[in-house]
Amino acid sequence: MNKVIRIGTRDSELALWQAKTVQAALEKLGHESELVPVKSSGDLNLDQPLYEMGITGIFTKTLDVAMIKNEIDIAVHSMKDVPTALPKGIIEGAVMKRANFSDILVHKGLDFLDAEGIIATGSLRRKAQWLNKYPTHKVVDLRGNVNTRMQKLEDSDWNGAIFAAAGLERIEIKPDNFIDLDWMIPAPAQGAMLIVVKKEDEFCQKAVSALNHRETEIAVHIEREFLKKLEGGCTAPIGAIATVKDDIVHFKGSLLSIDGSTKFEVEKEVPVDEIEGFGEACAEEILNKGGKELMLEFKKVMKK
Ligand SMILES: NCc1[nH]cc(CCC(=O)O)c1CC(=O)O
Repeated sequence: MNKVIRIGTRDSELALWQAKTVQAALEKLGHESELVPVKSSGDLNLDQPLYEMGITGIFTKTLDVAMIKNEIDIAVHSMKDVPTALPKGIIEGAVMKRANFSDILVHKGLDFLDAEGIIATGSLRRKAQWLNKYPTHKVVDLRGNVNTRMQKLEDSDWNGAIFAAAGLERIEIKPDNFIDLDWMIPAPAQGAMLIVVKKEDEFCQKAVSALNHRETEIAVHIEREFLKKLEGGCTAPIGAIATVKDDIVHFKGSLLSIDGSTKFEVEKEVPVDEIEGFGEACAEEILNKGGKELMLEFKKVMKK
């Protein structure tokens, strides 16, 4: 039996690009699909509270709900926005080949780097890593989708703002001035897209499984295992990147205090056929170096 696969998407330019990319890939495989725009709204009425169904992600919950209400068959997410535990009844269908995973600084001239600067980002991870490297700088909060953030930077007196390269590349924004922050450790799964499907939907599982990119899947699973082991349900400045080359996985991970003054890092390699528990082992190394105390502090602050 064939059916038209309903692809749920949010209405930001980046989300639409990602959904259309999956649609094109499915079409190549001979599958018919349609895009179903899902508006994020306060109207998330369900029989059960969201938390009971394991729905937690602020970027993903709208599509999770649409999926559980059977308004859509699959959803496409930036994988770094997806909580490590998926909602009940929703499973990973495929991880698409990773794009550029770097963070970049969009700036208005770099003279400020060695002096005092104001950098904008809404990400704790970026803030902490930036302040660790440039302790004399100030970091201000910046939120909104990619287009909004670019506009706010332009209208401000900030020296620069940090973006995921993949986000800008996907919607073809080419800033006049930017540098690759090759020293910054990206968010776990940055640059990767995840297609989620319903646990009972074998048709869609089979359809999207052909889009899975094995190497990316291995890398992001290690990164997310590292994240999960460290954070235990609380957000902290955590970076992780795994790359696979010649059947060896190379991993770099970090945990920082929010003001950037404390940093724990781990760098490790493992053969691709020995990755069982590797992400967790990397996290344990961080915890043993002092990360445990730092995570306890985060948990205390969150409860206040
Ligand atoms: N949190 C927002 C978000 N989610 C995914 C991307 C870009 C694509 C990606 O990183 O995979 C972005 C923008 C950004 O971080 O600048």
